[in-house]
Amino acid sequence: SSHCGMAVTPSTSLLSFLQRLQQTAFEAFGASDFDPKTYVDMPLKFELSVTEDAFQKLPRNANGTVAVEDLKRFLEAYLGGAGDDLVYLQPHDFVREPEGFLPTVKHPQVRAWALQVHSLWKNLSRKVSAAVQAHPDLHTLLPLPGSVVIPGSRFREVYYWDSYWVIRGLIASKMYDTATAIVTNLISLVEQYGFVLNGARAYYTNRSQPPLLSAMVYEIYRTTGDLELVQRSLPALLKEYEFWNSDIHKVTILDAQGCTHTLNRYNAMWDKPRPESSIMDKAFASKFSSVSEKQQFYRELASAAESGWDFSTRWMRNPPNFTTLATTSVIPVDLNAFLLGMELNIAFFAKVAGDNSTAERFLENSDLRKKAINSVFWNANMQQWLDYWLGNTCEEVHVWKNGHQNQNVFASNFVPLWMKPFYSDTSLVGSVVESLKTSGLVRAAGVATSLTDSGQQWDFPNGWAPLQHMLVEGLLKSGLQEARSLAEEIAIGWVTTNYIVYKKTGLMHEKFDVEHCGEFGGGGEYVPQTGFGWSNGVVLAFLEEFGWPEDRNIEC
Ligand SMILES: OC[C@H]1O[C@H](O[C@H]2O[C@H](CO)[C@@H](O)[C@H](O)[C@H]2O)[C@H](O)[C@@H](O)[C@@H]1O
Repeated sequence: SSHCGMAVTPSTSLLSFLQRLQQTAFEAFGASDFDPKTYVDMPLKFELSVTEDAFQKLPRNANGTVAVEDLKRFLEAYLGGAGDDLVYLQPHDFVREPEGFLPTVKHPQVRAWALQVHSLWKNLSRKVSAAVQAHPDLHTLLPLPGSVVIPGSRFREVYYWDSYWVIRGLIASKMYDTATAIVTNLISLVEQYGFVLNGARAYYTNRSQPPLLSAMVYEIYRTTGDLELVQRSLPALLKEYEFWNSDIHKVTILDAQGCTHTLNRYNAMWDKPRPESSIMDKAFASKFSSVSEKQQFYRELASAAESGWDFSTRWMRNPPNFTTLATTSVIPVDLNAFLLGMELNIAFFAKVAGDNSTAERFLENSDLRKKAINSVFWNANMQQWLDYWLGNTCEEVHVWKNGHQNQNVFASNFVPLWMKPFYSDTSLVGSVVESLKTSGLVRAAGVATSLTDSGQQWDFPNGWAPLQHMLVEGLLKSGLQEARSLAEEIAIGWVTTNYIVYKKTGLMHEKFDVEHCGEFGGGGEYVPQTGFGWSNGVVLAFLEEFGWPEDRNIEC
């Protein structure tokens, strides 16, 4: 039934071919330095049938492998380079030093670095090439109407939740048009697919990512007062809301007091290897013997990617055993906090647009969700919100059970603090601040993702820009003095490690090792990436908020 989340998005013949090519390349070139994503990002030079024909004719040895030189020649003749279909673009609203840029950053070296980080928007700005619009069937890259800002390195396309922090940085850089163009693209994806894709690629059409589109619109509107943006976003946001509240994402819980609540989970519409990582996915799935077990495991992998936390012990029934991944059995704290934010934002936009009945309906929804979050996730002993483990995921109504909250500590346990109904509750914030301080998550160089060192990238000792920012901003908005001090401590540690690593490597990094100031992060299924959209965004947003006085040293 739909409650078991059996939906599957159709694949394309282009993707099937590129996955066969990827497998052949893996066999020919070997595992070292191999990134499977490269192959599903390559554009075709000729139509698929011509390309497949030539591929079919490649000489193969007894076990079916193609010689390195033959394969190289084929790639050269028939495929473009990964990323060739995205072209550099000089953002028209970029200036070297915008008027009023980071006014309270007085320290000369920090200011010079902030200007370098600002100038990285030029490196990361792209537009989809005309070739994609002309022959979409030759590209896994999806056509978009506006310019994009990419995370960087192997992440050559626009990503959903990354875009929120890119936009926060662009606002600090006063690049409002570039920020608005990103939102326009994401709206166009909602119009076409009914939701914002994980990223703008054909292999990301089976899932979304943490729903922050309404938060992007909110931040731009707050800064620019662009009413037209609000008006044209509203229908797309209502559509996106339907997606997150469809059967596959919706879970009904009967709590200990006999009240019924509706909350949401991640659940990708996919039961095959992720095309961008199929080498790894297939290897792990070989642990399972039956087709249905493999399919379920593939669904859990793609659902973890939908959560943005790919991968983490957070989704493992039996951590750190990777094959016990059970993302669809978790009701996640952060997803539901994001949806609460979305409900409040939609209510606000509807009010601004003069649609009072929608505004009221969404205020009611947000009220119900706040109650659900308190009832299902809140743990009074730990003074934080805990993910909830479902038993049988196919049940229509789940009876809340003691002991089903995940007692492991994750940074996501504090994400509700980012939402107004929680940060404005002063007595609540006081105790949550205490529990965050003593959680073990707050380290020298920022907040750790979890306390478990599993080798996965969304675990200890990695710290991620989005997590730092949500917690810091929530703490700040509470207005509590002790919360502000903690926020400042986290932000200073985070900015410092970004700065020191930049000085050492000349690059901005995707994730950091929060245990060791001045070290970037690691682990996971791909090599650490640089560029990097959300890290740049959060550094600029923190510098805007806290400044950097001339007499504050920047060192680990
Ligand atoms: O290729 C493997 C996975 O890569 C992406 O995930 C990671 O990078 C994203 C871009 O910065 C980020 O949004 C995500 O949180 C990271 O874990 C991609 O989003 C996955 O779908 C993909 O399978």
